[in-house]
Amino acid sequence: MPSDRLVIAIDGPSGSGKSSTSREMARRLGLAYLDTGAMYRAVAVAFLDAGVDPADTDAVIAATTGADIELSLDPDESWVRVNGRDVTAEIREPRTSAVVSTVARIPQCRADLVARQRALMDAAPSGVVAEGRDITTVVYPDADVRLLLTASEEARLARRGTELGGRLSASELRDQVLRRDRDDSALVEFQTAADGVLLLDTSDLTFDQVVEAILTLVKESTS
Ligand SMILES: Nc1ncnc2c1ncn2[C@@H]1O[C@H](COP(=O)(O)OP(=O)(O)OP(=O)(O)O)[C@@H](O)[C@H]1O
Ligand SMILES: Nc1ccn([C@H]2C[C@H](O)[C@@H](COP(=O)(O)O)O2)c(=O)n1
Repeated sequence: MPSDRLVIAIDGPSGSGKSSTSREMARRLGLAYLDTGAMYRAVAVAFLDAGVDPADTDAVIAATTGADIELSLDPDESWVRVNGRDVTAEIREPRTSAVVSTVARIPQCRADLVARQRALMDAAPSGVVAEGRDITTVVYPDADVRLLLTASEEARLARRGTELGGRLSASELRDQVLRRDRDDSALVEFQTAADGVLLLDTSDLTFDQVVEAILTLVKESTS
């Protein structure tokens, strides 16, 4: 990797604040922003569109490897297309969140998406902030800065609840945050930091405090 590029890898469980803080970091540092979860979500929409049964692993693999995924790497512009269709809003809907772990739990799907993610990261001219579950460990273990964001279950549930404006019941919320984390942990570890990965517990920090803390960690790690 040329030394004039900066690659920041951020992992963490659902609701830890990865997407919002990574996007802001990318803005502040003039880097691209890659939301790898959006790619898993786009595949979930593609297999729902195709009427694929989530229990049919071969069909989910075929839907993944055959999916044409396009997404914005501009932190100020958010859009995702799959197979030519704009799915920016649909990937965030509860019905997508309910099935997306199906993709995350199939090794062939992960391998396909990991290769695409690396290619996107390598192509970002100034560098990139990429976030997900396995960026620090699998997708880009050579990143200049590797960070695991955590937060207590209570904080994560409260944040997602606020974000969804109280539209979900307590049990639906637990399904979207805690059950999903359990299922997503089948093949990757994102609750404890791997060797060399920095850890930041955001439970008691405001959004601005988290951004400032990460900027400080980036400065310390790269100076
Ligand atoms: N430190 C914080 N304090 C309070 N709210 C926060 C904080 N960080 C992020 N948030 C808010 O919490 C919600 C979840 O954050 P975000 O979507 O960034 O999490 P995430 O880790 O990317 O979750 P997921 O993996 O499920 O997409 C958002 O509404 C975001 O604005
Ligand atoms: N690197 C990644 C990114 C995401 N996933 C899976 C796990 C999540 O349930 C789903 C959606 O991610 P989110 O938008 O909630 O960050 O995608 C993964 O396994 N690895």
